[in-house]
Amino acid sequence: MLPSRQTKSFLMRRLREIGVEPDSRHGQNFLIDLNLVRLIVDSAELGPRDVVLEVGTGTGSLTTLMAPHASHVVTVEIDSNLYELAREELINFDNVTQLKCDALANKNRFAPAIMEAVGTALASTPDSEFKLVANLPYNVATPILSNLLLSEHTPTTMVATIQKELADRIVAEPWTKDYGALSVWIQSQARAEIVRVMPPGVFWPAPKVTSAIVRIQIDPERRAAIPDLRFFHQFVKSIFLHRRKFLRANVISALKRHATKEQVDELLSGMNFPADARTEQVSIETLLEFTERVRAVAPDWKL
Ligand SMILES: C[S@@+](CC[C@H](N)C(=O)[O-])C[C@H]1O[C@@H](n2cnc3c(N)ncnc32)[C@H](O)[C@@H]1O
Repeated sequence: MLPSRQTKSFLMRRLREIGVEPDSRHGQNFLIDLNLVRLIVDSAELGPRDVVLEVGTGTGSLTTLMAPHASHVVTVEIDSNLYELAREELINFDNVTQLKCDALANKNRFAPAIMEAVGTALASTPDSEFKLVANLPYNVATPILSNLLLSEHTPTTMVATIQKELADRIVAEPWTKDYGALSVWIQSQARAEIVRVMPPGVFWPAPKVTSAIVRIQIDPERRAAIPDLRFFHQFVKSIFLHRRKFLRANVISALKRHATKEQVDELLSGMNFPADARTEQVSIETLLEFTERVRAVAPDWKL
């Protein structure tokens, strides 16, 4: 049965009862189209081996739909009032761990308590798989999706509701206006697709932007083919800071103090890049190979 707790009237009444107004700073836009809550769960194809991380418990509507299908759900909420509200809803699930904290310790790192709870759940589930399934707060969606691919527990699948603009960047191809560091970082190790585009009206309160459900499925072979994930992540981010600029200028600026202009020119000509190559046109495959050549010349490079 779909939960009545996620209808607009229920949410408005319940939040009013506890004296809470949705807080836009924390991206508190609740999904009120119950078929879409169900679509998020279905897209994650949850099973009894799955340990799920949900960032943004909200009222617990997505959590209650996921818990019966998964081995364990770790759900995190920054807002104390919502944490308490969800606690009442989740009290009967013994496979849900509720955490009250900011999901991010800083913009590069998850809160340690989260990885600890996920690690404990993974260790107690035979043949476990780790998945992120969430209606993400939009202001932290990028660091959450990016950082999870560098954290101590890596998900096999991430299904998330995010801003459509961000979803477009995740699935973008070279030479398009949305192609950038995030497209490269995610697609270099996963298959990414937009499952559904959603108008503002399916949320309460309605956000100013269009949203989308994305599904990102890690490809273990692609991921294993990247010898140093952190180096690749950092290097791609730095050369895509000005993606329309000439690749040469971006690489010189990224590698300053670690490689001379002559070394950069040698690296670029070794890859047969034309002199006027721009960063936005370089394919992921080529970037992977180029990064390895850079790493050989400047192994200690850090920004
Ligand atoms: C878009 S709402 C989703 C709520 C609920 N899962 C749903 O589907 O309706 C995002 C939730 O994330 C919470 N949140 C915002 N920033 C957070 C952060 N840094 N860490 C943990 N939770 C956060 C908000 O308070 C809010 O409840």
